Amino acid sequence: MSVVEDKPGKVLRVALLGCGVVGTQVARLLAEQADDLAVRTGARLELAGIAVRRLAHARPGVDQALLTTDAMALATRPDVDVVIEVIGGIEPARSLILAAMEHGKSVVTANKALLAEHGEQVHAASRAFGADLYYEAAVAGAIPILRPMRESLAGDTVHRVLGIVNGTTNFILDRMDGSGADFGDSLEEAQALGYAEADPTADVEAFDAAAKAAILAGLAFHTRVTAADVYREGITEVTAADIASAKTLGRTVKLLAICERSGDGVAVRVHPAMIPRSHPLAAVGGAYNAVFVEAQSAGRLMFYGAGAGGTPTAAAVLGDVVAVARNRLAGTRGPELSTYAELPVRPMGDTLTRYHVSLDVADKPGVLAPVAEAFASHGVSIQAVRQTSRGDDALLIIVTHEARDADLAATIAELQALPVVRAVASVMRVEGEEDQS
Ligand SMILES: NC(=O)c1ccc[n+]([C@@H]2O[C@H](COP(=O)([O-])OP(=O)(O)OC[C@H]3O[C@@H](n4cnc5c(N)ncnc54)[C@H](O)[C@@H]3O)[C@@H](O)[C@H]2O)c1
Ligand SMILES: N[C@@H](CCO)C(=O)O
Ligand code: NA
Repeated sequence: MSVVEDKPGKVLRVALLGCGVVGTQVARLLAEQADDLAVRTGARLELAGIAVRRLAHARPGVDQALLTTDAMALATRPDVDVVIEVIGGIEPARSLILAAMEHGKSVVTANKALLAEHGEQVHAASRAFGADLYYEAAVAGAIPILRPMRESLAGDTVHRVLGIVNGTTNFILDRMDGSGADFGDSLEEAQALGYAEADPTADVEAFDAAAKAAILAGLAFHTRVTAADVYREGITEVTAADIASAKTLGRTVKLLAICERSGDGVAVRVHPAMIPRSHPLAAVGGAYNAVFVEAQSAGRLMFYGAGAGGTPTAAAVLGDVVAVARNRLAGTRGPELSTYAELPVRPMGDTLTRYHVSLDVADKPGVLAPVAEAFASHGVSIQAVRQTSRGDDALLIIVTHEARDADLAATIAELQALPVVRAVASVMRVEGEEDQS
């Protein structure tokens, strides 16, 4: 007896919008795992149609008869129950998702850009129309992180989320750390291996990570956070000298998404940072992602795995499809996004950070005093100083205690103007150490 004979009759019709890297794998897995999915869900998940941009494009294994170029008609068709949006970008994805919900469909999407920019509108529509909206694939691909935040940690208080949420930049930084290569060569390698896109801007300038940080922060702190609220610095300015300087002090450079409570509000930022090699996130190599969550009662939790790629991302999409399908069959829907805390998002300048600074200075008397004075005059306390002589020159590496980011930045500006400082060789924030929670 086939396993599905236990659940005869019930069918849920699924519309797939977009058949690119992720969509192709969603279509494949829906077909290959149809019997198991039917038993787990309680109904067969039948592909009703696939919206594509070009019908002629070769898609091995995809039934041509299902293809249409009219995504709106498919998303609103009366016989469709669940809509999967894997087109990406703002439009037409937003209009399609809104229309699908208005027509009573449950929606699953992988679209971080849309959720980080227009999350409020999309969630409002989900509430207004009583439609499920799930998007596990939007942050850290296959890694289950949004549902754990939204459901498993709903009884706890999250203090901080620290994550590597972009695989392309992690691959590039990992290469730079391993081989001493510069950013340009490592980016070319990432492109040759298919990690980085031809236009790598969204990844290397950290727009992708900032969108994910906004989504994570919103869930962590029950507060509305958009991409525009996120302080963002990419990795294009990270040099081989930064990596070498980090190594000197047993650190490595990672692009971190950091969401934390700050004063009476929250701070959300994405930037490269030096972390100790002993930190769990330092061991996240290649294109992998990891998210470290610190919560009041649960303590420290780490989520690790594949943050990108067609099949891993499709796995997260299918998990959501099963969830919304089960909800539909049970006549219920998943939890709404909660934003009751309404905490203000604090500006970056007020955020407490630590800096690692390396300076090329003359190796002669009277150099340390003006350097130390520059820090002191901005109320920045120095944690460690290390000097290496190089002939007439010295390399001075200074690590600070926590201070307001604006005061640290003002200190750097003052150091740059000091006659004893020949060059500011490297400036980078430091994270994940003892005097930071
Ligand atoms: N690729 C990944 O590893 C990954 C990981 C996590 C999340 N995501 C997200 O998944 C989504 C899809 O990503 P992807 O990598 O599959 O992108 P992709 O560019 O490979 O696929 C998108 C597809 O949508 C099609 N499309 C564009 N406009 C359309 C329209 N109007 N109607 C129908 N089809 C249209 C494009 O032709 C393309 O085939 C994005 O939101 C992305 O951020 C991707
Ligand atoms: N481009 C992203 C994958 C999709 O989120 C990354 O490199 O992690
Ligand atoms: Na995920």
